[in-house]
Amino acid sequence: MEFTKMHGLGNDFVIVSKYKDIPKDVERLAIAMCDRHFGVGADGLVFILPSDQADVRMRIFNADGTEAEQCGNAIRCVSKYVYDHELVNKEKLSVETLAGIQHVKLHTKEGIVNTVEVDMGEPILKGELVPTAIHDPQVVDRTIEVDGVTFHFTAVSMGNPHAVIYVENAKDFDVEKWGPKIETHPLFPKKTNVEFVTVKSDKELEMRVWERGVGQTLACGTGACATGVASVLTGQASRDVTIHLKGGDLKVFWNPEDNKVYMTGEAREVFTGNWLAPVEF
Ligand SMILES: N[C@@H](CCC[C@H](N)C(=O)O)C(=O)O
Repeated sequence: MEFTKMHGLGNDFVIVSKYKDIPKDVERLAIAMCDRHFGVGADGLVFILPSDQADVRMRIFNADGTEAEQCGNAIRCVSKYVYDHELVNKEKLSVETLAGIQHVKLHTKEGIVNTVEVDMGEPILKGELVPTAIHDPQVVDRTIEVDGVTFHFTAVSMGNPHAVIYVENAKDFDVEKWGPKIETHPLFPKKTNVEFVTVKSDKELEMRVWERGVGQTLACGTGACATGVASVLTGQASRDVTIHLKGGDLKVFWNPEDNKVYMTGEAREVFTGNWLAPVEF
């Protein structure tokens, strides 16, 4: 099975594009391919599939084999891939995901994709829809107890769940210790991605992320969008921010006119290869 390795700010994916549907044992395949010692090594396995509602359809499986509803960095990679490989010959395209259809604008210069801008849709704030166990219209600056320590979190879904937590110094924060405990906390019935954020200014935020089904990653597109939204809701930043992640920067704009979140950043293709073990479709 041919694959391409891509990343968005170091959040890396194995991309498979030549099939009409996902393979039979996709959970096991995702675990095997994403393994950094015995496989290709990636945070997720992504399938680009035909769609009857959009230009292409994307399905994303985390490194632990679970399927995610949405992935911001993967949408940018998929959009660049289909343009570069001439599967879609236009700079404005649409990508169907489990969380809905996302509209994408490729910023190109002389046919080369520089950055990718994605309309990530409206954030979901109702507690039961994020989902959290708190069934309020918004879950903003609430407390969560973990091993006797109290954190404050804001819950935002960008199609997938996020808990945004402000800390004094995100750079030094022990993401590996607290991330998995919050990911699996009973407050989050479908588990959650967790962002640890430090506000640098009205326009700049520093973010580290613990991803559901993966672990600590270098960047998370939906996490950056959730952080942008949470920072407006908590009155700490403007609607137009730059988010500094371990793997690079993302621009996030929560538009007051249409209530949608726009994310802009890079996507890179790294190498192509052949997966030698048999895969059944
Ligand atoms: N890295 C992604 C999010 C991938 C899915 C996530 N781990 C989940 O389970 O929700 C992004 O860039 O948004």
